[in-house]
Amino acid sequence: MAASDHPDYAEELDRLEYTKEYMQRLLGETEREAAASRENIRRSMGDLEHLDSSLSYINILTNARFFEMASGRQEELEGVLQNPYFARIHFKKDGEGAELLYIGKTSLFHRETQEPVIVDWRSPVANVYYDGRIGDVTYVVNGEENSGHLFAKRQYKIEGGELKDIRDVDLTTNDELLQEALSGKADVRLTEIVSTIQKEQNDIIRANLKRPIIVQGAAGSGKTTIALHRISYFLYTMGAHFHPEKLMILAPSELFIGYIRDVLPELGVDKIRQTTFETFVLGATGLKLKLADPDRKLELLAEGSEMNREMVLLSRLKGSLGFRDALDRYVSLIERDTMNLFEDVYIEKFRIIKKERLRRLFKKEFSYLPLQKRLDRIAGILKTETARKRKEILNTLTARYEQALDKALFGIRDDRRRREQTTRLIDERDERLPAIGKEGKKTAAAYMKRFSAFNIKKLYRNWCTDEELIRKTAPEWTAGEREAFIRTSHAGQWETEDLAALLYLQARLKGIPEPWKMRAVFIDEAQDYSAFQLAALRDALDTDMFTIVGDLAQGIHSYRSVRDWETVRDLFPRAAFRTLQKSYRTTAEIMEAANGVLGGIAAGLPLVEPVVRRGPVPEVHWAESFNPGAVHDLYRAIRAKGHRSVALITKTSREAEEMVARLAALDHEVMLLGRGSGPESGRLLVVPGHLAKGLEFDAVMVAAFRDPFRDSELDRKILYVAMTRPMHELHLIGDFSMFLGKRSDQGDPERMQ
Ligand SMILES: Nc1ncnc2c1ncn2[C@@H]1O[C@H](COP(=O)(O)OP(=O)(O)OP(=O)(O)O)[C@@H](O)[C@H]1O
Repeated sequence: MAASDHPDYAEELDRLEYTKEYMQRLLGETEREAAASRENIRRSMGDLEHLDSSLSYINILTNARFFEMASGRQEELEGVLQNPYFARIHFKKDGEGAELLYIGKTSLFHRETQEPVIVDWRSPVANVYYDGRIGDVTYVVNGEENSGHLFAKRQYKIEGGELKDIRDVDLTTNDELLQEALSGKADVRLTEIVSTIQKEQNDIIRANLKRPIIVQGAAGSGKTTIALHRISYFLYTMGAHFHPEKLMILAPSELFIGYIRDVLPELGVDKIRQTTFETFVLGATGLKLKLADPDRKLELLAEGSEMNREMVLLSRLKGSLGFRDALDRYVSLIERDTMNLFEDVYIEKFRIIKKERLRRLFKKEFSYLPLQKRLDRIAGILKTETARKRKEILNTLTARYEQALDKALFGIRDDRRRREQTTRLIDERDERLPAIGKEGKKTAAAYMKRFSAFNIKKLYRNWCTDEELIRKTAPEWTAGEREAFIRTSHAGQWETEDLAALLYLQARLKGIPEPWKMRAVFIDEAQDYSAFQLAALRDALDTDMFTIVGDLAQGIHSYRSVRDWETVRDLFPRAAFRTLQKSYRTTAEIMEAANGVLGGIAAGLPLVEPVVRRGPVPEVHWAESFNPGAVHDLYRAIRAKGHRSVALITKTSREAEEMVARLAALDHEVMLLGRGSGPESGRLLVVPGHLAKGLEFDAVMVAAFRDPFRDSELDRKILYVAMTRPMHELHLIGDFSMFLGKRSDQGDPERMQ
């Protein structure tokens, strides 16, 4: 139905015009305000040179602030001018009159009347729009429950400032809109979904921000999207107490960060830290390490390499909470050794502070601080105490010398002896007091020299390679574990698995520097984290405001990561736990095929319920070897259907590289995606499965020859990840009969059942 057929079309058109006009007017005003502030700054700058500058300086600062606010507002308004709102609720709060509230990506109040022109989607009242129900509803404002009645919901499609569609929403139309949003073409980057957020997603976005939340969500259920919307909601709701710089999203790779980068500004969020665990740890510890390729082990496992068992064993060990406990014992030893270095503090022969007091400060009073910070505190105390005591000593000694001199002058009769005694006393005093004065000034600093700075890298390495220490701190390890651990640590290669330990030691020994001390953390692909990684993050940042989203079915790093959510829930006992079963990304046909692959894993992972959107059945193209010409033709055919983002997914990186080399000879449009690269639209993107995790494309071809998918848990998971990437079309090239239970005729494309 066209928008103009709706009975309220004229009224809605008026409303849109009114909103746009009002926004234009505001824009004009903000532009003028920005220009005035700029002019004021310019003038004050001129005045700086010849007048008393403090007033001009204040002027500049104030105007710079006004300018920033005006330009921020201007940007915000310009951003939504073409699409000021997407929905309306007819709502009556108890005790007040009914209102029509228009919901958009920002809020706008009429300057004179204070009436809301647009209500922000993150505002408390907008919750009733997402909550699903029509009728009596409740919503929470500042912790207090409000109730009211929702009469109706209406949605709009506004494009380029034009009203294209109006829909009154009951449950079915809601679904229709979602279907429409989902059938759109995938960009190479993620987008915001504010107009179609589903109830179960809304519950996660708005879940108590002060408590942790853990989400197990199926492939394509919107985990990444929801985590980003929760950040936007977080800043809207708690922005007064948190700088965006104190929020961090941890993503698996730079490639992934590139994929999500554009959504945050769309959601009105900037300046939050978007990084990988590796970069975060290196930043927070200030260490420069050459890390082994984080995916190398996975690749070796996928390639079926021999040295697997030990590698897996060590990775698992390093990710375990037992490893943390061993490090805790090591820190206790360092603490004890440090404590033993405390001795009584003297200035000359005067004892200033007893060692027991310093030890007590170190071990008890400051026990909540990292060791280095405790020493810093103690150094501060020593400094003030020695300054005070130095003065006292000098005063006492001066008085004592004076007394002694008096006694000599008036008590010794013999001239020669008296002279000798007074001269001796004066000489002694003139030498001793300045010496004490000098020594006293340096006492604190000289005393603290016995403590050498904690070198995290060295301390960790020493521990890893010292058999005696390992026996002492990790008594429960078997002889085999100990031997393998020490032997590989001697080799000196740093790997991702060491980072949790380095972060943990940094936190316990030195503390995390302020710029890295995040207050809220959002972890995507959390199934790839080990228990120790999560524990180290929580302890180092000293917060439990964590949003943790992941999918165990995609746990391709499970040789080193968590294998169940119980472990994570134990680490965050206050956490809410939610699941998302529905997949929004892909079609029922593709999901069914992917579920078939997942079903082969014994672990009993939850199968995914697709949001019923139909599409072509995945096609199997049986082939014995890689034929670049055929893939190229298939790619062209897919593009001809209007799909823009198309990926060719392999099992391993080496096969992806080989395929790119061979395809590049036929087509310039092919591109290899690596951890650090950014996907480009309109090219054939070749990527190994583990890097494609989290991304999505219009269409996907999965191909594996040199390194085919085998019937193992790991291979099934990688294949599952690959098969759940497309929104619309999936092609399997090679021999997939093992997973599909059917082998098609050679050469002919065959449809899967
Ligand atoms: N409520 C919704 N309305 C419209 N689109 C949605 C909605 N929820 C999710 N989507 C879309 O579904 C796709 C998958 O979302 P997202 O990538 O966030 O899922 P995910 O759970 O992180 O997936 P994966 O585990 O496979 O990485 C995206 O294109 C997203 O825009």
